Amino acid sequence: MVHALILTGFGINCEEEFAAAYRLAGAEATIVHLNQVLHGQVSIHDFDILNFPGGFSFGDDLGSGVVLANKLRYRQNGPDGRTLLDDIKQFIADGKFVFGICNGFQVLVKLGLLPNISGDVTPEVTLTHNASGRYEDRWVTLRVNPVSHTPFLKGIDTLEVPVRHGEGRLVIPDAATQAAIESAGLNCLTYADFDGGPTDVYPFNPNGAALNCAGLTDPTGQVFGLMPHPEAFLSAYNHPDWARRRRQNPAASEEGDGLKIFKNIVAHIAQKNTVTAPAVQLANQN
Ligand SMILES: NC(=O)CC[C@H](N)C(=O)O
Repeated sequence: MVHALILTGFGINCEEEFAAAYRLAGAEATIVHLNQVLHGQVSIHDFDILNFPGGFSFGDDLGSGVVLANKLRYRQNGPDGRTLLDDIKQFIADGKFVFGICNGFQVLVKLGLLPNISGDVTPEVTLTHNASGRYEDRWVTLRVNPVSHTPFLKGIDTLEVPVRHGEGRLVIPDAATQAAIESAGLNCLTYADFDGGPTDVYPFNPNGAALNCAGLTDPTGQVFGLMPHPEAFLSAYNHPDWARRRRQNPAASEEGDGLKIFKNIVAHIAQKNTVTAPAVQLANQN
């Protein structure tokens, strides 16, 4: 069984949908208040994948995701001065996975876990106020970058998902950082137009993001985040146009596009665990 830990608290508000997505994908999902992790009652190391849901953590004060990211980076969780970021670094080094959606993506970016080109977890890019100057709540089409190799997006070309955010515009500070992101395919998801090609035209690109980027992965492919909400499109009936689509194609799948991402990562971890489990058992016997 794949075990997903979903954090909540401090204004996070999409944890139930996140958990539903994992359960539909066949994993066990546990929702835990961040304080339970910070106070040592729950260890992230007992899980396969750590998840940061969307919402308005700390009321978006100081910028979306900033306060939560600082809590993970600076709050010392014991006499040894260890922070949750130290644990997350270890978690990733152990080959495990981290997933952030919307506000969760903002946390991973402000923390420096995405894109983490340098590998030393310092912030390299940022997410800020939408170019439209307002909160955007609409459906978008995303295109998967064929150069990207993250298991989260395996076998997906395009998907439709809703966005709902005020601070989703990716800003890349310099040409060298942009080149590094592009050459490694870390810009794994772009906003696309009707023809499926990347676009900077509003509202297809709802926020004016650099590289028309809707999502990033780190160089290992284990850390993934995106502004849109795949956990809000788990059933075909979540789509605003479901009735017409069903009339046109009554045999179409009743699954929403967003579920594919969860099925992908759950299947990947399940397969990885079956391959590594015998080796671990053997090591424990010796
Ligand atoms: N839906 C969300 O997670 C919103 C993210 C963030 N609070 C913003 O408005 O940008």
